[in-house]
Amino acid sequence: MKQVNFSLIASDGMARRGRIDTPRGEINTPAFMPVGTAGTVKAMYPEQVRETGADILLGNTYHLMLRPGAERVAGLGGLHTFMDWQRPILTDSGGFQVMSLAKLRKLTEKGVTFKSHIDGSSHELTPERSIEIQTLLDSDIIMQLDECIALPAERKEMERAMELSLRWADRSKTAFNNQANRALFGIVQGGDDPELRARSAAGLQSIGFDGYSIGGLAVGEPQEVMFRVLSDITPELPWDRPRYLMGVGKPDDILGGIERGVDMFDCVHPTRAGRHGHAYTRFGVINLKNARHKDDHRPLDEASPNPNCRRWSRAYLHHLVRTEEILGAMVLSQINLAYYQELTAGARAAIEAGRISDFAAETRAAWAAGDL
Ligand SMILES: O=c1[nH]cnc2cc3nc(NCc4cccs4)[nH]c3cc12
Repeated sequence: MKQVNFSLIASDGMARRGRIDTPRGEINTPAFMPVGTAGTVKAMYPEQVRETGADILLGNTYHLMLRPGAERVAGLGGLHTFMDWQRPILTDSGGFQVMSLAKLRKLTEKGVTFKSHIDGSSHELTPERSIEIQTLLDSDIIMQLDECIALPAERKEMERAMELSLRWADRSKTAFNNQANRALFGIVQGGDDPELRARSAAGLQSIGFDGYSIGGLAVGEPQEVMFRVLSDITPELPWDRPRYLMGVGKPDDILGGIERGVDMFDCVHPTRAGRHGHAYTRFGVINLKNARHKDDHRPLDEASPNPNCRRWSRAYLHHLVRTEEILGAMVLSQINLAYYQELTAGARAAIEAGRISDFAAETRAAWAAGDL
């Protein structure tokens, strides 16, 4: 019996409030997944990540297969034990990062061979090996291997990559072998072409997946292109399966994705921006590197539910950022992840109350008014 199940709790227009039940706990959707690239959400203890409200985090197969190695993590009890995060983990297939990080990549029908960006060692990633690695990591939600191309692109190139990804989807499903204790998601490709996207969505559904990722976006296209693709494709996806928009995004991307029927998001942005001195608040983003903060005794946001937004002055946070103190990265990572969770928790409550459009309007108004 499948131990990973999605329940739709409420919907409001295209927006959905759901829950994914897994052997390691529930995931409330819309969900934001902090990225724990190499088995850690940078600068955060796992319990702090949980305290921000995260139900699930993301691990990157590319990094973990290179270092410390999938078989080594399996020998140490799997990724949950290795990093001591006992709640759900989603892993990606590794393919996207091979194309963006690895050296000397060679992509064929079989898969992709490449040299490690760390030590130059040779590696191969195929649909079958990626499923094997994610299973060795003991991930709760795993991804098919796919080919993501940057936008803009020629239609025939978008079609070639979409059709290859569909063939890899079929091989991934076969290799997955209907494991009951974890979920396998297919990934919709097709660039910004509605017909290619529809063919990809239909092809994936005829194979059958536990969830559907929307790939090929957040790869340099304007936000309105991403939103148009989302509006076109979510109605083509099964209502009773989660939709996961990969690599997205900034708060306004996430709010727009929720309004267009997306259930799951992941992005390095909140943690990476935190390490670079940018703080996300209810009123928008504030660059604490800016010298204008050096005498500002006000806290970041005295009405925030997050104590870290009330505890220190902007001058102190500015000081931590300017001096590149480790505490700066720690505090701003926590502040940004907590804000992303406030945003998705607020959206879940608004959808349940049938007021997602009011929530979206109020949220955007606060971003616009923000006197940061
Ligand atoms: O089609 C995809 N397939 C599998 N993984 C992905 C990850 C993705 N991440 C982004 N954007 C966020 C970025 C992170 C680094 C460079 S862009 N877009 C993405 C698309 C895909």
